Amino acid sequence: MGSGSWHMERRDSFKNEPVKDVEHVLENGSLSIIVLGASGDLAKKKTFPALFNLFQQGFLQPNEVHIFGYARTKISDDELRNRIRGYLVRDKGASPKDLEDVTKFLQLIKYVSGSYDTEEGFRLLDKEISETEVSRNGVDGLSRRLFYLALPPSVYPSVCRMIRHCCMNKTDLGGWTRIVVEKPFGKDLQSAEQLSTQIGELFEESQIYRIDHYLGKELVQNLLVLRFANRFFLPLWNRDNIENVQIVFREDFGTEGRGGYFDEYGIIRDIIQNHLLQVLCLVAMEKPISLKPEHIRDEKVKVLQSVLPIEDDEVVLGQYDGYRDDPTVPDHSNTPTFSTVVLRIHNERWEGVPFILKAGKALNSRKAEIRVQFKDVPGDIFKCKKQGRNEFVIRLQPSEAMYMKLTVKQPGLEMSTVQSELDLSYGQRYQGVTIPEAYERLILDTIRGDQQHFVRRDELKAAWEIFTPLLHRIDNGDLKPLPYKPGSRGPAEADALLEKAGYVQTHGYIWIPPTL
Ligand SMILES: NC(=O)C1=CN([C@@H]2O[C@H](COP(=O)(O)OP(=O)(O)OC[C@H]3O[C@@H](n4cnc5c(N)ncnc54)[C@H](OP(=O)(O)O)[C@@H]3O)[C@@H](O)[C@H]2O)C=CC1
Ligand SMILES: O=C1O[C@H](COP(=O)(O)O)[C@@H](O)[C@H](O)[C@H]1O
Repeated sequence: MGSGSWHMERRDSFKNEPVKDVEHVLENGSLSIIVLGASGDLAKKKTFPALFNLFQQGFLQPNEVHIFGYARTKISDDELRNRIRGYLVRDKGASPKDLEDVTKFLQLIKYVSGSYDTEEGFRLLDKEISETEVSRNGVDGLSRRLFYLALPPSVYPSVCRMIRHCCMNKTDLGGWTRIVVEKPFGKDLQSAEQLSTQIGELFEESQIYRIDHYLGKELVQNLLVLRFANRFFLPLWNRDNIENVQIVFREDFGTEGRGGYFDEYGIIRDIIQNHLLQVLCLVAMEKPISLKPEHIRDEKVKVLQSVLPIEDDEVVLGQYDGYRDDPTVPDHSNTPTFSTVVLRIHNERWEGVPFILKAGKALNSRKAEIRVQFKDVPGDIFKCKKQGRNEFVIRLQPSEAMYMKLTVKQPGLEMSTVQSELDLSYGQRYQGVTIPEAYERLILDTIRGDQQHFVRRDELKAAWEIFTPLLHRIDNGDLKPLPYKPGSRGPAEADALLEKAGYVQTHGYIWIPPTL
């Protein structure tokens, strides 16, 4: 190969066996997936498409699986199928094979209409499920029932009671009953605990899957591997080397169409208390004894319990101009659509390192990332401090990537330094690999009985303990959001807080995306 020309070589990764401390017992027999709230937005946009993807990849066998939609709306099987049909195939457009699969998948779906608080509908649902179990299994099969609550939390207790009384799996057939619950799981510590107690009286913790879809994202799932399977991170990942950590969520659209829901919750309950805090746990926790779900969740709880109370002067709240124009939002709403909150972890590894959690709607870009900023190099003989600190960035979305910003010699005759990067862009490195949707993986985990990526009750409690005092101060109007322009970076005070917390922005760094 002549000098100056590049040779692009595609290498196959070693095909390692999946690393699991949980044995997935291969189960055969009837599997009923019941989507409660089947007429709603979440079901249509997330749950059914995830089930379809699992079906296409062979994880849901047509001779075993039956899918039931349940909701109050009175529609026929075909009407439900027509509602969801258009959401099943990903953006890339449908191939003839996809369309054939869609037809086969939709045939697995039946719809049952009923209320959420009376037995009639649930008895009918049970009858429908039981008929498919018997017709598919004869006497030897299993009765596996997965109830997915794509519903507002206000109806969780009554729905769980109905499932418990009318729809449990048939013990003579064996199998299990599991329930999947979505966020928001409570509005504060007290309401979350109340909900946990109500559901806990009906189901064992091992039957309850509290979903946080950020735990299903590829690069979130990569965090433990990165941290604990790479020697060079082990000695660096602590207060001696890390100056600050940012966990950022930005959306470039507002609460469109969801103002009513959003106004009751706000950005801290919608994003920070759950998604960003879960990411924080995985960034900050100690190494678990093993990959067993309980070992991992034990470590997550410990780190949450080490978080100090939030100080008001380490919080910036914002609300974008025009948010209150939504007719479903009260004219004097105090709900933040943006927030930066600094959390401090009081333990040996992290004392003094700010964890800056930032989330906002209607901003200038859409991204979710973790940015670990390292301390300045002591005794800087190259005088390169001005060029910026080392940063390790894990971009969860869009375009999954991780890159390490580092200082190198500027190529050429002079001895000067420049900021560059070690770059692992997934689109480039894993060409042709489809990254599964978060919901797809998490639903598969629920079928397999793997709770590693689900939130345990004590974890949830610890998460609410961190944010409840701040949320109550906001709800009482003691803290007020600052206005910001839609399409901006949010309130300028948030960048000031970032700086106060010790973050040093790199100026002049330009990334030139590689071309193939
Ligand atoms: N593999 C890849 O795809 C790679 C992509 N890149 C790209 O190169 C570009 C530069 O990378 P990088 O330097 O890491 O990222 P950015 O330029 O996006 O951000 C750097 C940091 O500066 C903050 N910031 C930005 N503007 C301001 C401001 N006005 N005041 C205070 N803080 C500010 C950001 O906060 P905030 O999060 O709030 O914006 C972020 O913490 C990015 O677009 C990045 O995606 C770089 C390397 C590899
Ligand atoms: O849970 C929620 O998440 C979405 C953002 O999810 P993403 O996977 O697209 O990052 C957010 O828009 C919504 O407000 C929130 O309820």
